[in-house]
Amino acid sequence: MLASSTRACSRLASPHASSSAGAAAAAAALASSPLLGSGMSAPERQPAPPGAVVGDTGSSRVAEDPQPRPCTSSGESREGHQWSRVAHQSQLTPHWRNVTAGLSHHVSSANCSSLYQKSYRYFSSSSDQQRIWAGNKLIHDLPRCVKIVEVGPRDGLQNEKDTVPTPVKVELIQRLAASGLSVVEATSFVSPKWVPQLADAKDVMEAVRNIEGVRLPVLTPNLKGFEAAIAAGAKEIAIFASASEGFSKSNINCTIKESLARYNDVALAAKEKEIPVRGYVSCVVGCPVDGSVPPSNVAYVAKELYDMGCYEVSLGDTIGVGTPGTVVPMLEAIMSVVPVEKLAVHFHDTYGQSLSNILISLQMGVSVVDSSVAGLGGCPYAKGASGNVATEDVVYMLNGLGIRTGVDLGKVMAAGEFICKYLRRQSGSKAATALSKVTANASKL
Ligand SMILES: CC(C)(COP(=O)([O-])OP(=O)([O-])OC[C@H]1O[C@@H](n2cnc3c(N)ncnc32)[C@H](O)[C@@H]1OP(=O)([O-])[O-])[C@@H](O)C(=O)NCCC(=O)NCCSC(=O)C[C@@](C)(O)CC(=O)[O-]
Repeated sequence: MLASSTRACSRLASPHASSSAGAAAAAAALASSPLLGSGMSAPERQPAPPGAVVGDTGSSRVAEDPQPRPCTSSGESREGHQWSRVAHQSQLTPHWRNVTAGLSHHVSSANCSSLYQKSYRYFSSSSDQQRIWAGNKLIHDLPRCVKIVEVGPRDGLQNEKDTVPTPVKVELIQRLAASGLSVVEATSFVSPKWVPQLADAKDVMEAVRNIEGVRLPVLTPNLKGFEAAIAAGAKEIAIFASASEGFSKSNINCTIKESLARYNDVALAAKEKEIPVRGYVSCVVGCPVDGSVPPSNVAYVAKELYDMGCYEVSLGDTIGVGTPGTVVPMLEAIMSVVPVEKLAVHFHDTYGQSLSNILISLQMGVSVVDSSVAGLGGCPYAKGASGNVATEDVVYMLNGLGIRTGVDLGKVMAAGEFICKYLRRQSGSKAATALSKVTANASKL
């Protein structure tokens, strides 16, 4: 199977080869997009189609997200990030000039070593931050807090040429959990013939299952994987479908329809055991086999996963081809069938677009972001896919925006250094690389 799927990958079409349907859907969505269209007038929010689940209380859910998010503990709500308010923001473009001017002022006047040692924010005091929040509506309307789902130990290490030893994986997970990350995807209970790098899933899970204060979901492609995961002590699982047929076949060896039937069985088994299920949709913008993917295809799969009971659906730009120009229409299509508070974004940084894609997703109301320490990652069945956006870069950006994550950037950087040292490679995080130089230089002063 490995050989045949690898062969499938070697026949990859250009990810930019667009299907006409996809291009037309994207163009139509783009034209009507309040963030990317003409932007001249506040757009009308499209009414939800019949049967849409916006506002649905989710009575058929396997489980609601049990995650106590950083915001909810402080009593802040995300009501302020509904689409209607975001739409209004499209009229506020001039604020960006103030935002960037303000930030560059703080960068240049900052004392680098104290920034590194304190909070890693380019704000010299909390009153600066208050001023930026108060003075810039575009920033003020972003979520006050974001949940980061760390996927390095799974999405990162699944793509390593050499298998990382179990104790190294375990220590990585422990370090990430100690950094304040509330969710660390630990491993996958998939076929070891397909992903030999994670063949030690049982040992990893048994070693980390009792770490407190962190949720450790694992990928399960079928009932066999689900049962093995539960036996090893997993308390949360993730199922992963694709928005494109080509990738579904190369990644999990079945059609989208077959995968959804399989995942329905897994979701039902999880419901019986009250195990929360996260859903993934891969190839939400482009597919390494089929080319561009119409937003309507993504919306269909996302809604199927949501209706199965996934408490959250993560939207994966598996090969990192998305830009805000394609991400906005994709999110708009999904947000018309799945509530935005149930969505997460999962960007690979192949084309260096992840942070801009994350920022625009936050502007549209998303407040859950997947990332990978040191930018590890890629998918073994998506040729050319590079690592996920680096957790350090995401935390750095969110810190700069005054958005809480509960994550200690220094500790994530230390976890990144740990795994990069083992892998004998440079970190894929620009923030971690730059901040390391700042401390190195500061120590010479
Ligand atoms: C789905 C299957 C299992 C189908 O695999 P298959 O070969 O089509 O299915 P099968 O059911 O005929 O099984 C073949 C063999 O695998 C075994 N098997 C079957 N299931 C399991 C299991 N759960 N655990 C352990 N072993 C398993 C099964 O017992 C059998 O063993 P044999 O009889 O030959 O000795 C396979 O294709 C597979 O494991 N695929 C996983 C691919 C994968 O993990 N890809 C990477 C993750 S997805 C991703 O990275 C994207 C994401 C999520 O990050 C988001 C994004 O970036 O977009």
